[in-house]
Amino acid sequence: MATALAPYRRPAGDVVRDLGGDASQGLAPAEAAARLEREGPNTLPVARGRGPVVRFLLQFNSPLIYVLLAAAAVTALLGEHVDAIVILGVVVANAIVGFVQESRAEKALTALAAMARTTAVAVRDGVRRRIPAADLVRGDLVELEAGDKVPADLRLLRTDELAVDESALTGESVPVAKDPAELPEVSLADRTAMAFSGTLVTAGRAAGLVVATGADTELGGIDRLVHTTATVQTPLTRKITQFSKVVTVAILVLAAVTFVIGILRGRDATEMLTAAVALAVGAIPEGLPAVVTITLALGVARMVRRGAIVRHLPAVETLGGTTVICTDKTGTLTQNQMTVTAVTAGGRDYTVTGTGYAPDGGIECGGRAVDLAEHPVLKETLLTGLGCNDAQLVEKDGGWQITGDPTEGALVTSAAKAGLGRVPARTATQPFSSERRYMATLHEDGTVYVKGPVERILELCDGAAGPGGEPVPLDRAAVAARAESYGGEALRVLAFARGRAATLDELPPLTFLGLQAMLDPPRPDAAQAVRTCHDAGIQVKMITGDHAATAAAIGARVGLGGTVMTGADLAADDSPERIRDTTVFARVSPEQKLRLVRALQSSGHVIAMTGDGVNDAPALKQADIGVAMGRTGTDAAKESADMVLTEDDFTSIERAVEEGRGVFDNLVKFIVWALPSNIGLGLVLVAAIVAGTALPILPLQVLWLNMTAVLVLGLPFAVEPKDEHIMRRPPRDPALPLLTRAMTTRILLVSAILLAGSFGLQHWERSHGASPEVAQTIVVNVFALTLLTYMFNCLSLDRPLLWGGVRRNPWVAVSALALVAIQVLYTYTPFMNDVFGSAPLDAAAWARIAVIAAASYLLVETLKLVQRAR
Ligand SMILES: Nc1ncnc2c1ncn2[C@@H]1O[C@H](COP(=O)(O)OP(=O)(O)OP(=O)(O)O)[C@@H](O)[C@H]1O
Repeated sequence: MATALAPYRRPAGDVVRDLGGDASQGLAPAEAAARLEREGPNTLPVARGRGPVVRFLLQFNSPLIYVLLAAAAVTALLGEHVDAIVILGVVVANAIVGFVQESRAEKALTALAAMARTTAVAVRDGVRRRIPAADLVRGDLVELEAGDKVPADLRLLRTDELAVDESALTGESVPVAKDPAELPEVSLADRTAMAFSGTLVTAGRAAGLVVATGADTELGGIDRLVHTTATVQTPLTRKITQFSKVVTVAILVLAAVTFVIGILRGRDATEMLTAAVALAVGAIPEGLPAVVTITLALGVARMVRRGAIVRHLPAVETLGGTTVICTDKTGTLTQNQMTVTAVTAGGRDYTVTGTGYAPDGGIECGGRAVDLAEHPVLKETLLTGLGCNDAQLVEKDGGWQITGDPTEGALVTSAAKAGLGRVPARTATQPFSSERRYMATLHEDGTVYVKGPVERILELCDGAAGPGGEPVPLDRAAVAARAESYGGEALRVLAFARGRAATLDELPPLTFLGLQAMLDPPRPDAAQAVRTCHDAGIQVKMITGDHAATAAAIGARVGLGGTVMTGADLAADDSPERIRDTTVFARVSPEQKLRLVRALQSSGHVIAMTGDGVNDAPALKQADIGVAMGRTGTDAAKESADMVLTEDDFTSIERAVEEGRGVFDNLVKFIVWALPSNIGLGLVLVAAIVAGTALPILPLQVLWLNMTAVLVLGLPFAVEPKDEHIMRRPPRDPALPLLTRAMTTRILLVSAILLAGSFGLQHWERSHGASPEVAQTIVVNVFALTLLTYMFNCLSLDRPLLWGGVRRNPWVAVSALALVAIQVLYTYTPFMNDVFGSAPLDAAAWARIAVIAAASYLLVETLKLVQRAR
């Protein structure tokens, strides 16, 4: 229905009525489905990616293709029509390969974008449900809380200290307070009764009615298109593309110079042109950028299978270089399955039996079940836990589950075990936040229930309840000591207090009631993952908001023993040395997290840091790898993170680092393997011109090598498994270049072997009466077979690998056999002889080629041995 006034200028009730909504029950699911059908999904128009035809044509937009096209033109002009056609065929084949690789990389990344879509909590028929934000329709009742991304334009109906960061919309990053009661006059900027799509809730909570979705939202209005087509650029691919460009230009210049020198020395122009073309085609490392991209994308796909969604491709590279992982405790190292096991109330200690969220079990004192009537403070403590609580206990599929915060869920269960299920209706709430550090609720009988960390609650109390409920002086030291001893048993402690007030505007002086201590067992595989990180030279630090004693005890159980610092300690001394030597940080505020990251980075570390709250966003952004929790993390944290964990599990981080190292290894292996063929081909041609001999290899034959040997033998590197000792060596030094000195030496050695072997052998054969065709075929086969043995050299960067390499990656054998077969066809079939000018070889020639290839393998292994010994 068209309305005269914008929704933020009209009373909430009218808006609800106009949209056919319901302020408490929400829409009926059937109605929502019908509207979704009618109005379309709540998504912004996506910037359409390039169509396949355009993407295919773009493959021709590369220096290599220009060179090849020029080569085809030149050969055609020289009357070599078969050659020209073959070159054009190669051009098309090359474009197809590029197109397929690019599509694969993009598909992997688009799938990731889809996984990162946001969800929203909608109330339909009175039931709260988390649904994909895309399914929201006008009239839907939506609930927001701190950390959420606002999923559509909402007319707010109820708010509770709501503040929203509207920078996505306005560029202004100071959070704006929101209040539905205020009906602003005319100013458009002052729309306090609205929450706009794409903005982030920084504090409080709210409920609102969807008034606009998708392109009709303010965000859609300012025409900001979402670009889901991910870019496949990373610092590394950029560096390599840059490198390829420089090399291309250098080779073209070299080719031109060679041509001119040849002419000046009186050589035939056609032959020199051919040489220049061969040089350009052979020496340009055209395949590198594509292989790097596809290797990264494959790595991303593997990480997803292991529970880590990488949001930015560069993270794959950075991950492998991680030197410190800063992880939080709850849910990451522990299971986030809370069970209250002990209560202290009115100065007495109680134990709670039963496990999990099921309300089966009871409360005992001195081994006997208690009667609540005789333990009034225990009852009050449990009631406070139940009242000051937003979690719900639900029975589902025969088991008990909670909705909401597990800490609060545990309190519902402990109350239920004592037979408590109801408190007077709540009239106001101050939600728990990391600034306030307590939660308070006001109930209709005038009671204020408060819960929070012990230190904070003690600050708010001026007295305590004695065993019979009578007022007694508060013994802070005794309470703190009790909390400390629970902490020592790895229990998480919450303190409870009570007061009376008419409103929550100001907290009244409180009476201390007691403590509840809950068990959150470490994840079974956390200790192993921590050990793996330590073996890999990666420091693990726990950063938690929990009590120091609890943090230390959990830390000890997962292998993070060592120095503990609290937020207060940090405030007194945050020197980088002190931070470096500390493994557990407790009672740390989000701002301190940011300072920790900076301090560690200043000592040269590469930091992966986890976070889940709204306030963690700055630290996640600052960290080299920000890691957000997929299950419990807020949208705010996910938006700032480089990686999102699907299972919130520390092991996933360790595995992602491992994958990152593997991807990096494979890239380096491929580059170390691929470069000598380019350098070798360039050197052979230059040598021939300098020596003034006939061309040892023709452009078409160079193309043949590039299309077969390089492609076929390069394939296994993309799927190479990780070295099994990959997590037993120290992290890569971020300051080191991609190729170390040792690798460069290896590349040069093999280039020299290729030059000496191919040029020398063909020269020798020629002087023993071989035809130019036979000599050229020998050169091609020296390259093919030496690249084959060199592939085995490159399967491991530092150890010899022969059959072991085949066993762990069968593609190695497939590629090797395929290459031999292809070369046999190339050498013996009349068709190939016609097209490529190859010629059959005798057994003696093969033997000499094999000796060169084998010698190359042995020389490289010897060099590796020497380099390792150093
Ligand atoms: N819902 C809540 N209401 C009141 N107090 C809470 C609530 N949740 C946690 N606390 C208290 O605040 C302290 C810190 O909690 P916080 O959630 O910041 O840390 P955490 O989840 O243990 O930390 P991390 O996940 O970083 O390991 C807890 O030790 C507990 O005492």
